[in-house]
Amino acid sequence: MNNKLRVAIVGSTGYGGVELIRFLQHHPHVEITSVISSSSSGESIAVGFPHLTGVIIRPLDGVDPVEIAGRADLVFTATPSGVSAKLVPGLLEAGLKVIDLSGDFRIKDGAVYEEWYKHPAPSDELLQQAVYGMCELYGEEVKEKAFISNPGCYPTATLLGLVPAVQAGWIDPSSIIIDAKSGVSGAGRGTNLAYHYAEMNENFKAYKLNKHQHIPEIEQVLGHVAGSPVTVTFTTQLVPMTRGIMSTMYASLVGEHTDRELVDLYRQFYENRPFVRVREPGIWPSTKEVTGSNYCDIGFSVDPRTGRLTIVSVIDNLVKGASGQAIQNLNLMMGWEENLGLNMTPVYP
Ligand SMILES: NC(=O)C1=CN([C@@H]2O[C@H](COP(=O)(O)OP(=O)(O)OC[C@H]3O[C@@H](n4cnc5c(N)ncnc54)[C@H](OP(=O)(O)O)[C@@H]3O)[C@@H](O)[C@H]2O)C=CC1
Ligand SMILES: CC(=O)N[C@@H](CCC(=O)OP(=O)(O)O)C(=O)O
Repeated sequence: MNNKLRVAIVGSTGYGGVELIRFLQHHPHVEITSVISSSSSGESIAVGFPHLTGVIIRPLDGVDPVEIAGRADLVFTATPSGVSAKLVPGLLEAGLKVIDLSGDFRIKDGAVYEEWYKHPAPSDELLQQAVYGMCELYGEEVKEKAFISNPGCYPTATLLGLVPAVQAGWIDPSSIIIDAKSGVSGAGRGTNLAYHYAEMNENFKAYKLNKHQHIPEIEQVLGHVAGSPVTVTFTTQLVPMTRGIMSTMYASLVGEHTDRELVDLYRQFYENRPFVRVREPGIWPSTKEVTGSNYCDIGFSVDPRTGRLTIVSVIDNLVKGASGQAIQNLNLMMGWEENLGLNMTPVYP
């Protein structure tokens, strides 16, 4: 007898989608019953992704909410911003549970969403219905809900690195500067000149300075935690690697705190959370130490000369920054162990 949860993936032919397949194939309570494509339905997914030969046998299905609801109980939408906003209402109406990986439902103020994403905002009702699924902060709210908005990749690394210190009042929120770097898979699979090998190899490229769509997402959560509006300086850079985000954050300390005290504060905050690992003082994380896994690793350095704190936080953008976190949300929604299907040791070297 098969009583597994039936799961469909829209956007299964993108980087987030194929990463969902990699993890869900090993999930003990899940069966992938439909992989969906708007451009290649009827084809085998192995045509475009030979590494999935023999893994997914069923051909790609088309994007029809009623048909999806006939095959699945829950759907992941790993679709571009703007596309999810149009697609998700029909999926919810068809009775499906939805975990959306795009930025479309994360910003709770529709006017702010339109300012940063340049697409028409979803309805206010849907924006309020979507739970912002950062499991370590809002895990209790995710439980038993039907519609989750999965956090962005940069906000995941950044917020997990900042929130405990902001909540404790140990740093001045108005002093926060975030210097973040991402591998190119963060931009998705769609071709664009900026991501060609000759453009990116042996190159570091700053982009969207002070205009990045993740700024309001980060500020929304920090404002919530701090209890008053927070604005941040946020710099994003492409670096010549495939996966990984390193977010390096700087802030002025309030009072005197040592590296040891910070480690203890963060370990207490993330006690019993399986995917945040806080480093001993003087041991800072690197992206390779989390590649292919759902871990977020965090390290600190207090500079007593300046009174400033540096926080370094790393994730794999496709796992903790997207598909792994989405499965973590699935586990919490369904009342399962948070780490089911996600106990992958990082790929090293
Ligand atoms: N890459 C990353 O590190 C992260 C990505 N995200 C977000 O996750 C989402 C997916 O990202 P990613 O996988 O990288 O993106 P990709 O560009 O790699 O894939 C997106 C997929 O969406 C599908 N798609 C495009 N238009 C439509 C449509 N109208 N209807 C249905 N499906 C459509 C396409 O497949 P097809 O043509 O076969 O339908 C495509 O393969 C995005 O919103 C992204 O911002 C979030 C965090 C991190
Ligand atoms: C390297 C790179 O280009 N990364 C993307 C992150 C995409 C993402 O996560 O965007 P959503 O908020 O729409 O989900 C970017 O900076 O826009």
